[in-house]
Amino acid sequence: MSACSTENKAPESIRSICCIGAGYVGGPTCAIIAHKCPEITVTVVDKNPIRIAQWNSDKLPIYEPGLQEIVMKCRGKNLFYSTNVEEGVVNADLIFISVNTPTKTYGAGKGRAADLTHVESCARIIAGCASGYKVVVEKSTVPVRAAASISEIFGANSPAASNFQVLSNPEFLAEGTAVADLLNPDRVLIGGSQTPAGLEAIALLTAVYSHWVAPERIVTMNTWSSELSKLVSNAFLAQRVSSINAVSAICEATGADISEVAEAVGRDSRIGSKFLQASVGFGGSCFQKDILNLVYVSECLNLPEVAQYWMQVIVMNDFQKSRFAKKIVSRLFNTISNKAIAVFGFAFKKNTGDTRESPAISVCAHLLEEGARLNIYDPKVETEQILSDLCHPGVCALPRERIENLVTTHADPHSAAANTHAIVVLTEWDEFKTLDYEKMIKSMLRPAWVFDGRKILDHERLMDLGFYTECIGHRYQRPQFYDHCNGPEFPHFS
Ligand SMILES: NC(=O)c1ccc[n+]([C@@H]2O[C@H](COP(=O)([O-])OP(=O)(O)OC[C@H]3O[C@@H](n4cnc5c(N)ncnc54)[C@H](O)[C@@H]3O)[C@@H](O)[C@H]2O)c1
Ligand SMILES: O=c1ccn([C@@H]2O[C@H](COP(=O)(O)OP(=O)(O)O[C@H]3O[C@H](CO)[C@@H](O)[C@H](O)[C@H]3O)[C@@H](O)[C@H]2O)c(=O)[nH]1
Repeated sequence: MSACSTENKAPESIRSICCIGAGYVGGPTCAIIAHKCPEITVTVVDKNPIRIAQWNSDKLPIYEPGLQEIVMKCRGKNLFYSTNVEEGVVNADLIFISVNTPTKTYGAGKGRAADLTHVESCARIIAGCASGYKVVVEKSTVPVRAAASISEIFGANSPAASNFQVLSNPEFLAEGTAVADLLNPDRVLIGGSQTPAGLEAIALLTAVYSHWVAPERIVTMNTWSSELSKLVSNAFLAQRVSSINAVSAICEATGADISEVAEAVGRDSRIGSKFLQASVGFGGSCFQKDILNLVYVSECLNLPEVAQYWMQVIVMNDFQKSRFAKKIVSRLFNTISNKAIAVFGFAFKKNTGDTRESPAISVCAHLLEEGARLNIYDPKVETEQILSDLCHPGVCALPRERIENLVTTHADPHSAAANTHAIVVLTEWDEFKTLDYEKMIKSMLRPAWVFDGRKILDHERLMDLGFYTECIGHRYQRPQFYDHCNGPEFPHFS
């Protein structure tokens, strides 16, 4: 395979990289490194043979705009995918640990702390087989001071440990824009020990990124600051979404419009306009888990007020999801038992097939528990994924058989909407903006409703077509029938 350094001292430059974890981060990140650094051999290893087979096939395991082309260009030249983790590690100058760090579901810190089982397992694998000089890089999102545990495992298990340098290099890519984010990052963060050996390792990793990232965008700092900055970045981003979502509830109750408020607020250059899009709630594999991680770190440091402060971002997100689901039930005469409802979008955001923590999961679970039949359409999410998410323990109170009975997935939105009482938009896919709603309403039951959880549709036009509509962060003027919907006297037919 590759010619890595066999000496105990740092090489002049990195010639061989191994990334443990061929997921949403490891896959795209290594494709870009291979693409931008043709002289470096990049091997992505994973213990999951199915994932590796997919990376070696024509249908990659994840969808990201632009990724397929880059992988096809580099694969077999300087980009390789393998299940042989040890071989990858032995042959590398630099090893990325890019494995999953989900929220713990057991034991101490259950429901809060990051589960570092996979990171520890990587550290033990490296300690068990690596020799010579190695730079080991935490790419996974970890709690502050995790690098100290990795170094301790090296020290206790490897005779070569004194030649291993541990760096923190958190990833900031967002799904759906991973390739663009990696090619043009706001910053690359590298944390390391501020010793001569630590600074030498930082310089080696900096040189890799310098192939395509401008020097002023590569920020170096101490290891703990780097680890903590990743958690704090996600906490700040999620906090903005929860803040605007909290205001969306006020808009719906008062007639203020959330887009107008967001524009007015975002025009202040101290605040900025990004991440102010009100929604049915944030999802994705990172925000909730990383805030919970921060909450747990704060609790462990005996800072309960700090923990509660950040926890409120998640409380607000849960409120937004359930508020939206309850509004659907309320508008459909407080009973949706056996009513068909079309669901547009199941991914946690557009341009990805990822459903981890998608708000669609909890909204759909709520509607299913109320007895609705759901016709679900998403351009990138497979049927098995939808069923597995909805049947996951703790998501929906119904038994699997009943869920499978109530859920139908559709290959096109028109068939999903036919004979339904309502369309519920849960992901902001662009294609939903240009569908033929005039044709769609003709196939629906009346009153035909649209519930827009992403505020992406033209509601004036929908109302002209005869739809009744609800939209996150806005209150529309309605026919008389609708005006009574908010009142306590509104009849319950259930
Ligand atoms: N998904 C994102 O957009 C994103 C962005 C920035 C940071 N992160 C962070 O990056 C890390 C990875 O996230 P992801 O979304 O790529 O996860 P993922 O679940 O998609 O991929 C992780 C991969 O690691 C593999 N793995 C686990 N233990 C292993 C081991 N011992 N040996 C070999 N392979 C092993 C798994 O099989 C899996 O394929 C997490 O810490 C996450 O918080 C994710
Ligand atoms: O104004 C906004 C922006 C986002 N969202 C929602 O927030 C969630 C997260 O979106 P986004 O941050 O774009 O996607 P992620 O892939 O989860 O990326 C976040 O999490 C990654 C994992 O840590 C980080 O690397 C990224 O920097 C960070 O943006 C999604 O459900 C979005 O729909 C909104 O509702 N309104």
